[in-house]
Amino acid sequence: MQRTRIKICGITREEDLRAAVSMGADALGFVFYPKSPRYVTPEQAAELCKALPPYVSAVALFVNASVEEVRAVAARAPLSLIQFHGDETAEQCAELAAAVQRPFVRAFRVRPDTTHGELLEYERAYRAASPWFSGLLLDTWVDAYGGAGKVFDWSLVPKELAPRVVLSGGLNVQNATDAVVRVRPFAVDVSSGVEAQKGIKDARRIADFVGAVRAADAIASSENQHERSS
Ligand SMILES: O=C(O)c1ccccc1N[C@@H]1O[C@H](COP(=O)(O)O)[C@@H](O)[C@H]1O
Repeated sequence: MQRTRIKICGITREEDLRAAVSMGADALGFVFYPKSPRYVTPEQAAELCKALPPYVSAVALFVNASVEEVRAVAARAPLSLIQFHGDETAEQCAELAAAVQRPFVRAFRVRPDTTHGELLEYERAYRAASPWFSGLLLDTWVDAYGGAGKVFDWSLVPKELAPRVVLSGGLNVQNATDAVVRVRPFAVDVSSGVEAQKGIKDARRIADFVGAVRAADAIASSENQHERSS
């Protein structure tokens, strides 16, 4: 059975980190964007990461950060992946990732008029630009950089891209099963949908969210079996 990977983003407290890990999150996100209500300093992230068990990834989220800022984080906290969520170009992402020798995920904020061709070309350009490129994350276009809790039209995700993308943007326990069954992404990323308030996660919502994604995995698996046998 295909297991959709789950990232819980915007961790600011150790109890939230422990709750996400105990419920089976594959990755935890730390936001190094000072304007975010979920911002953590490199030192806070390093302290939080001490509670991370093996095989759970720590992801560093940046918005238009300088190479010095990215280096400062990489030098202090044991981060396995970078998420670029600002206006960085493919060349800038390539340079920043190479500077700290870490793979990266590139966020693309989907607009109502985004086309399949545009997304496929965007991914191709990033793949060509850097060996550190790990995949695309699709979020919703809003007048802010992210963490806004807004959903985009999932039919805008090309079928051939879906198995490699991280789906995000307004996911929560109510829509996660539908999102995963319809898009079948490689992974999902959630922040505000599992919060009690901005920057403070809710253990019950994390558990319910993980349950909703696993329910979708079971549906997708039985649909696959049905397709194979008919
Ligand atoms: O979480 C933030 O504060 C944040 C700030 C700046 C850029 C991205 C941010 N979070 C990312 O936004 C998406 C969607 O989040 P949500 O689930 O809709 O709240 C997600 O990928 C977060 O990693």
